[in-house]
Amino acid sequence: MELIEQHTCFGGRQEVWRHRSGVLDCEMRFAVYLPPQARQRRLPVLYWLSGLTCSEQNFITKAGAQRHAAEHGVILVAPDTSPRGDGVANDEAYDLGQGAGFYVNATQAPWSSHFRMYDYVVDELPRLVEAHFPADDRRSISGHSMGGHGALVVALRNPGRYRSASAFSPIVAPSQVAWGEKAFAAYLGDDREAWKAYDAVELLRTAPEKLPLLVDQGDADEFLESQLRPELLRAAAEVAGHPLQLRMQPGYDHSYYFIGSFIGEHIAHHAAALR
Ligand SMILES: N[C@@H](CCC(=O)N[C@@H](CSC=O)C(=O)NCC(=O)O)C(=O)O
Repeated sequence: MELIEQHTCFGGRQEVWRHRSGVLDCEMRFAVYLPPQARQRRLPVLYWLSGLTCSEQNFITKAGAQRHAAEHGVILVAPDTSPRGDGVANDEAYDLGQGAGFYVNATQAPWSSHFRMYDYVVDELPRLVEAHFPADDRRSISGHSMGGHGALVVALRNPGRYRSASAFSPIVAPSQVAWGEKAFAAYLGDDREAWKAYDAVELLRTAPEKLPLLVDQGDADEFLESQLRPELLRAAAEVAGHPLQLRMQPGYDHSYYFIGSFIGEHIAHHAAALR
């Protein structure tokens, strides 16, 4: 592991690390914010999954999350959104390939050799974080758009592993919208049965753990009706009796201005569950 960035921030440290990922078979970067309390004791971790086109940088430079993490004594970890590098498959489009890993384990060539973001987020990254930083095994997860999809899927598939889950503007039903159909066909193949393991609306129907979900969605989001479709999550939650707080936020779009406006409430929500 190599430290490639460090900044003092709200009395703690914002760091960026580079490491060799065995799961992804490439070098990866992730950001970690260590609040001031981390100098005294081990702390819980909130994992943040970013959206299409993002790296580990977008969340740490745009969301304003560090102030709230310092207040609540929560470590923030934000990985990159895909494997990267010259030897890693890519596509010219912004919504496939590098920067668009969709938090799945790809089964199809040419993606399957590196694109295993699901295993990276669920297993390899937490193992690394809990071994190298003053972190304990209390975990929560959140994310935005493609990362909101990732956060919901990871939480729903791993009962007992996360204390809380939330999302901003998530792609709730990737099997039913263009972003998800394109990515899942490429990464997972044409058999839609295989897609269900990575679709929050599908997973929620049979989720063994009723982990309450907090979702914020701007009603002026340019992707609301074409790609996000939060009403599908609401309907599935009602049928399954799954606790969901879906808040439609008037006037907000898909940007980090929206995330910055509500990230404090999400971190407070996670901090309460992590206590
Ligand atoms: N380039 C595309 C859309 C790119 C975009 O809006 N990316 C979002 C996430 S969208 C879903 O995962 C994002 O977080 N961008 C980074 C940022 O810092 O804002 C287009 O222009 O349509």
